[in-house]
Amino acid sequence: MAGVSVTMEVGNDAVAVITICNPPVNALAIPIIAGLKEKFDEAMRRDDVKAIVLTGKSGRFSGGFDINVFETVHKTGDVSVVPDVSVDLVVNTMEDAKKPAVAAIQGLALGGGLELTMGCHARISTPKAQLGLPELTLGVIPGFGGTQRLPRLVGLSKAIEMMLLSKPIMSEEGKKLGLIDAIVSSEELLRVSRQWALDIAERRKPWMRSLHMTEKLGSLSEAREILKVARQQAKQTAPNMPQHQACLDVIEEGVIHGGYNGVLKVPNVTDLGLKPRPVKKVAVIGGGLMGSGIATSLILSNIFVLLKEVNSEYLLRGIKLIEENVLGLVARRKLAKDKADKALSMLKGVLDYSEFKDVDMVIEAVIESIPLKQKIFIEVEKACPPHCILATNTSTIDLNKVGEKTSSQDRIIGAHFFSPAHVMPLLEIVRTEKTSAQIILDLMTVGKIIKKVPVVVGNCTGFAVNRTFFPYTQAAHMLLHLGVDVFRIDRLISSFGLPMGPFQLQDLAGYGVFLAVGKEFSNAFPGRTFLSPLVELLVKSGRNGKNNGKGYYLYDKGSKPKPDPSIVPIIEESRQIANILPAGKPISVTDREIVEMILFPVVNEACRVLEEGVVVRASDLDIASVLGMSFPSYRVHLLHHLQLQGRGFKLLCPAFQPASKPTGRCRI
Ligand SMILES: C[C@H](O)CC(=O)SCCNC(=O)CCNC(=O)[C@H](O)C(C)(C)COP(=O)(O)OP(=O)(O)OC[C@H]1O[C@@H](n2cnc3c(N)ncnc32)[C@H](O)[C@@H]1OP(=O)(O)O
Repeated sequence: MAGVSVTMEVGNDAVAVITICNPPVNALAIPIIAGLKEKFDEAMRRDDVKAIVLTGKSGRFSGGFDINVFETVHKTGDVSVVPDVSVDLVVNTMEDAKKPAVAAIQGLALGGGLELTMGCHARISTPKAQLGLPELTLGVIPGFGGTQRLPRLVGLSKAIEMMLLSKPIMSEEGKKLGLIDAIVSSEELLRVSRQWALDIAERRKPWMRSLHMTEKLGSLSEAREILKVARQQAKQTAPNMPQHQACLDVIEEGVIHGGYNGVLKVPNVTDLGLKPRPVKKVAVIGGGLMGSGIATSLILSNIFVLLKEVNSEYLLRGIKLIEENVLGLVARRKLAKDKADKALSMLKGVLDYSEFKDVDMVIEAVIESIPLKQKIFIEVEKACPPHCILATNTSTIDLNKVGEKTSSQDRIIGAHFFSPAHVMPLLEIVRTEKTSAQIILDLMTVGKIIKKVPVVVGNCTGFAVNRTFFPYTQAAHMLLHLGVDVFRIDRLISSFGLPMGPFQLQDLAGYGVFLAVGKEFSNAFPGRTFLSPLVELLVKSGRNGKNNGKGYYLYDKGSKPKPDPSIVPIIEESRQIANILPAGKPISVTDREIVEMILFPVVNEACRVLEEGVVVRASDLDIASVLGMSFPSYRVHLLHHLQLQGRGFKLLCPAFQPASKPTGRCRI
C-alpha cells in the first residue's frame, strides 16, 4: 500500500521519533501494526536511543484500527486477518519496555489510536484533539487494552461513559481527567514530547505504566456498584447490542480480578504453561474465627469443606460461626436463602483425619504455635493424597519452620486470609523457595474461585502485608510513650482515611495476637522494634480489648466504642517503664507530624519489602495494603509514585524511625 509506513528518526538528543503514516487518518492497518512492533524493537536495541516519542503524520495521531479489516472479516468470515497483538505490542513491547515512550497527539486519537497512547508512559497533546474509544458503535470492544487502561487513567465512571456512549472528549477535558499530561501548541508538540521522554528516562518525571495504576479505581465495592448501575443502563439503552454487556464484563474482569492485577502474572508460575488442577474438597483445620471465615468463603463458592476440630465442643462452635456468617449474608440480603442452604450443605464437621484421603487442599488455621503446626503437618502429610496442597494460614511464622518436619516442602504454602476471612478480599499467597509452581498456581486459582484477589509474596517474617504494617503499630506505641495522647493518635489516623486508629485496631484484633506477633518481629528485626510494655500491663489489669469489652475503649453492646479515661494511669505506668520521654516531658508535635511519624516508617518498610523481592512489583503491595489493611485507596499513590518516580524506593527519610535506639539508617 503506497504511503503506508512507520518511520523512525533518531535525533542527537537520543530520542527516537516513531511516526505512523497511513493517510488520511493514520489508521492502524496490519502493516502499520507490524511496523510499530519492528520500530519499537529497533529502538530498544539501539544504544543511541534513550527514549521514544510516538506520533502520527500530517496532524493526526491515529483514527484507530483499520475498519476495512472488519469489512473483510464480515465478508469472508476469516477472523485470522485480525491481528492478535494487543498484549505483545502494547504491553510487552511498549508499556513494559526498558525505555520510556511518550505519545505526541495531534488532531485525534481514536480507538486503537488512543489505546496505543495509553500504552505509552505519558501523553502530550495539542489543543482540541479528539480522544475516544468508539469501538462499540462498530460492534466490537476496545481490543488493545483500552478497557483496562482508560478506567485507570480517568476513573471507572468516566471511562465507562466514554466507552458505552462511544463519545470522544477533547484534550482539554483529557488533561483535567489525567489522560493527558500536558497541552502544548502544535509547533511545540515534538520538542516538549522529546524532552518529556528524556525526563522520564532520566527519572525527573514519573514513569507511569497505566495498567499498573490502581488509585483511580476506588474500592472493590465502589467498582462493583458502578458496574452494576452501568449494566442496568446498558440493558435499557442498548438492549440488542451484546457488545455493551461484553465490554462491561471485560472491564469488570480487569478491575476486580485481573485488574487489581498485574498481581495475576507471577514470573516462573503463570508463564510456564501449567494448568490449574481442580480443587473440589478442602479440609480446614481449626474452627476459630479465621478457620470458620475461610470455610465460609469456600462453601459459598461450592467447594466442599471438612472442618476439623479437636473436640465436639469446639467443632460445634466452629460450625455455628460458619452458620452465622452465611445467615448474616442472607439477613443483609446479600445471599438468597436457597443459596445459603446449598452452601451449608457443602460443610461437614470431623474430629479425625479419616476422611482426608481425597482432599485436594488442607488449610491449617490453628493458633500461632510452631510445635503445634509442625505436628499437624506431619499428620496431614500422612492422611492426605500426594497431590494435596498443604496450606497454612499463619500470619507471621516462617513457612520453612512449619513444614520442617515433613518431606513435602514443595507442597507447603501460605494461604494468609485477612479477618473476617469471608469478607476481606485479599488472599496473600506465601511461597517458599521450595513451593512448586503448580501448587502456587492451584492456590491462585482457588483464590479467584472464592472471589479473593490473590497476591503471591515471598516468605519472611510477617510476609508482605503484616511486615509492611508492623512499624505502624510500633510507631503508634512509641509516640504514645513519648507523651502523645492515645485517642488523638487514633482520631488522626481515622481522619487520614483508615477505618480506625492503631489502638482501636489492637482492641479489635485482641492482645494475644499483638503479643505473639510482636515477639516474632522483635526477633526478626531487633534494630527497629520498640518494645512497648503497655499491652502486658493492659492484660494484667483485666483488659483484653473488644473480646471482653474493655481495652483502650469500652465496648457496650449496640453502642459505638467509647474512649476509656481509666486507661490513663496504666499508660502513665507504661511511660515510666519505657522511660523515653525527652527530659521527662511529653514531646510537642503537630497533627501532621503524628500522621507522618506513623506512616513514613510503613513506607520505609515497604521499600525494604520491595528491595528484598518479597513482592513481585510495587503495585502488588499497593493492592495488598488496600485490600488487606483497608488502607485508603486514594492514598495509595504514596507507594505507587515512589516507584514511578524511579527513586529506587528511597524517597522518604523518616523524620522518625521506630527503633529502640536510633539506627542512623536514613533511607534517602
Ligand atoms: C483495536 C481497537 O480497539 C479497534 C479499533 O480501533 S476500531 C476503530 C475505531 N475508530 C473509529 O471508529 C474511527 C472511525 N472514523 C471516524 O470516526 C472518522 O472517520 C474520523 C473522526 C477519524 C475522521 O473524520 P473526518 O475527518 O470527517 O473524515 P472521514 O471522511 O470520516 O474519514 C476520512 C477517510 O478515512 C477513513 N477512515 C477513517 N477512520 C478509519 C479507520 N479507523 N480505518 C480505516 N479508514 C478510516 C474514512 O473511511 C475516510 O475514507 P475515504 O476518504 O476513503 O472515504
